[in-house]
Amino acid sequence: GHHFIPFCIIISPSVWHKNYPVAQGNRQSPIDIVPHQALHDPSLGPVVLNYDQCTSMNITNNGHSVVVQFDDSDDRSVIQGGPLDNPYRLKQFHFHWGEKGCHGSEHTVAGNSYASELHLVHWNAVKYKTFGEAATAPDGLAVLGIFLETGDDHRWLHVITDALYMVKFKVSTTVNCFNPKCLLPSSLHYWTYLGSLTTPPLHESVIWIVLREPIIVSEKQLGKFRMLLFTGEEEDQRIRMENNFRPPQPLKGRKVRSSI
Ligand SMILES: Cc1ccn(O)c(=O)c1
Ligand SMILES: [Zn+2]
Repeated sequence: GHHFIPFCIIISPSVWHKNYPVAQGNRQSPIDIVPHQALHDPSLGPVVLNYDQCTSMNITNNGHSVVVQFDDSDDRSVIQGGPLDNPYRLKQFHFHWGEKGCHGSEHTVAGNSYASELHLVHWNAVKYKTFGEAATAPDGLAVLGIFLETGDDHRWLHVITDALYMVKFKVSTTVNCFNPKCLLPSSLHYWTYLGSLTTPPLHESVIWIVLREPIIVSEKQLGKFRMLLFTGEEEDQRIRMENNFRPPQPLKGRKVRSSI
């Protein structure tokens, strides 16, 4: 038969360290959050999200997740407060999910994982000129992590999940005026710790803010994420995009602080 050379080689997290030695570094993400071992820090104020609704630009299947990208040319959409010393600009949000049930989140809570995890990625435009520069600095990025649990339909997530069929393959399509504030849970209680990107290059540049309260989405909505493909339209092999989550990494002495 003809020789098939897959364009899409899925590299498993356990071998990332070969090309990215920092994978075995001292502030890697995600981690298992143990609530009773987290330090309540009264000096931690509330996280404040000032998202302008019309900075969203497109939704893209980038071959390892589905990403909604934002216009980060000014401070219209920022996160501030909490553990952050200044406002961080919203750049994109994306999801991590499993192939079924309650596995798919990156962070776990007392050993329990959720069905999915939403990451809102922000960068420190006060101290750094570009996202790329910020992504390699220890205080360059701030990622807000939100757990997704299955239950009823999430009325606003529909805007995203109803568009996923358009980005089944590695393509992009426009999205306008989507305000991610509609994806927040009611409580902004959070845990925070110093960590990293959870995909290569795994830079140790992220101040993590993980919300305790999950948002509820339906199994049907989650199923639409699993319909996405890692592969492009031109490829013979179709590989479903699922299990795009990194397992928890060693804490290496880090302290997790909690708000409220
Ligand atoms: C910048 C970046 C890239 C990948 N992931 O998973 C993140 O959470 C953040
Ligand atoms: Zn992520």
